[in-house]
Amino acid sequence: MVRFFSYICIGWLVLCSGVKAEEQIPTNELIAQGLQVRSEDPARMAIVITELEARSLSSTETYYLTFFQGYSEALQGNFDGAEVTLEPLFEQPIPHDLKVLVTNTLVNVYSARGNWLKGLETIDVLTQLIAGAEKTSEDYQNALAVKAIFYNQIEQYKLGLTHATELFGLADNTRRRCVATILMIDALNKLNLPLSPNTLLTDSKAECSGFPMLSAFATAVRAERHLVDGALDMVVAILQPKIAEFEAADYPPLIIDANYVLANAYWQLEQKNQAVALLSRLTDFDIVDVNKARLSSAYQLLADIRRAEGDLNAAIELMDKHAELRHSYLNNVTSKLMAYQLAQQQITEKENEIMLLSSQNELLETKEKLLAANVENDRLFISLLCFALLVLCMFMYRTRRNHTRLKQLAEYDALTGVFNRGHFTQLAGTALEYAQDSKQAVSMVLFDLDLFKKINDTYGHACGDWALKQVAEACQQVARHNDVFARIGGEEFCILLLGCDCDVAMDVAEKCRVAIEQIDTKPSGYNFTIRASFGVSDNQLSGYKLGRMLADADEALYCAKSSGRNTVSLYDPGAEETALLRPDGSPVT
Ligand SMILES: Nc1nc2c(ncn2[C@@H]2O[C@H](COP(=O)(O)OP(=O)(O)OP(=O)(O)O)[C@@H](O)[C@H]2O)c(=O)[nH]1
Repeated sequence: MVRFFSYICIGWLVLCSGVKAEEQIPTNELIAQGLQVRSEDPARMAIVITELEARSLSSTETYYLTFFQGYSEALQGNFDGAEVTLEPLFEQPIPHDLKVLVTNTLVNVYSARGNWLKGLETIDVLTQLIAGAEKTSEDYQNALAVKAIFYNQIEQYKLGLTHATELFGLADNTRRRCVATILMIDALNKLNLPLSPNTLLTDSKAECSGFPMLSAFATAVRAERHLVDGALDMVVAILQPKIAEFEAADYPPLIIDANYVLANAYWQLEQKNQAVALLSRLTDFDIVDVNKARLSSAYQLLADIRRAEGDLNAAIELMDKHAELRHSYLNNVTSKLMAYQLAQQQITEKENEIMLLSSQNELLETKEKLLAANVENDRLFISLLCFALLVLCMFMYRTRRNHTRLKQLAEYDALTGVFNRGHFTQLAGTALEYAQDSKQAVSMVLFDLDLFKKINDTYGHACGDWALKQVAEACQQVARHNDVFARIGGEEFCILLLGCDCDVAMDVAEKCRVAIEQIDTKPSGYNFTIRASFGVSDNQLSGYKLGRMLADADEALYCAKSSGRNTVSLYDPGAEETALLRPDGSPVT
């Protein structure tokens, strides 16, 4: 029965659709034709091969030709040749579809040669090749059939049944469904399991009716099923009419199986002669490796019959034959089992390797995620830091602005923008101390606007404010950068001149007086003249005390006011009268 499935495979491949013979067709069409007819029309296949051999081919076309050659060798039973032809294709960059076809064929070749380990390894390659294939695809379903046949051959019937059952559920053409039913029934027979689905027997008959050779195999497995179930009459009813047909088909495995199953039924039905006739036919066959199990059973059955007849010599001879075959068969079974276990071990090792790789992969992914999380955290931290810095900067800016504002308010006069009295007192005190320590000259110009009340009263307070601003601006132009200029009263200003004696101060005062008098008041909307009176003193006259110098400058200012205003007066500590200067600069007598 084992060889049986090699024939099923070949028979299944042989039963495909028709061929179109065209002359001078393009090479690619010729290859397509070869792929179509390879399994169904060996004669046409031979023509295709000859035609291709005569053409100059690209490397890919040559790969197809090589495949056709190897495939034909396998079909003709030259499995050694097929192996030598097909194996080198694996080293070449052949198209994926062709690789699947080569792999399928090699699995059959290896099993036919009893090279179970290579067969199993190639099954593994096949599984990887079709890993991405759709279940509805031809590649996937053909691979299922090849695997189911192979597993049944190495007597891994549970695996064979699993693949055949999947094929039965998926197959959308009758040929594949036929093959699936045959493989399922055979595996269930060997596993001594009930039929599932229970319509399998009728299904196999219906699905295989269009394919004579497959139909013959289906009949054989159905009959064996009835033998397993003890339905001996059914075995006879099914097989007896087919024996002649099987003989004519000249398929030894089929004849051996059918004859043994029918003989077994006849013997149990006590129809000894029919059983003996069928079994005797089997002794004509050469001992073929794959038929050893069935033939050994046939010899045992025949020996039982001879012993029952009392022909002990014949029985012993037959039992010797049975033992020889049985021994050989068991060796074969052992080698299959060893190959299977070895392949399983290799697969387990591969799976472990894959598991290791995937766990390493997971570790890498976790590391990557951790890294990404760290980057995210860093980003968050930097954002927070930036935000904190921004808040800090804003806080510092606002504090600084407030501080500047407060400083402005504390040190400057809001109307004119020059120093206020408080700040002037502080700065002037420090400047005088410094001048005293460094023995530098220092002088003071104190001035007060003339009749300012009248300006306010005549043109309004706003106009008075405008005039005060213009005065401050004009005198600031005259004063130096390091002079301390301040508004120390309503319409009273003071300039402390560091490093200057009273001569320079008198000059500065006069320039200020002229600058004030020249202020153009038209922009205020009115036309009037601003004037001021000046009092001057210095360290020579008043010493370095601010209070003293202010008082002396004020006294000089008083003199200026008294002498008619709009003039500059120098403090004179020795004289009863203060020296006066008229607006034109001439002394007052
Ligand atoms: N518009 C304005 N007027 C001010 C300000 N501070 C003081 N004054 C006014 O300045 C005037 C000073 O008047 P007085 O002290 O009588 O002196 P005067 O009119 O300038 O006369 P003499 O000093 O004697 O020449 C007052 O009317 C104050 O109200 C101010 O900030 N703005």
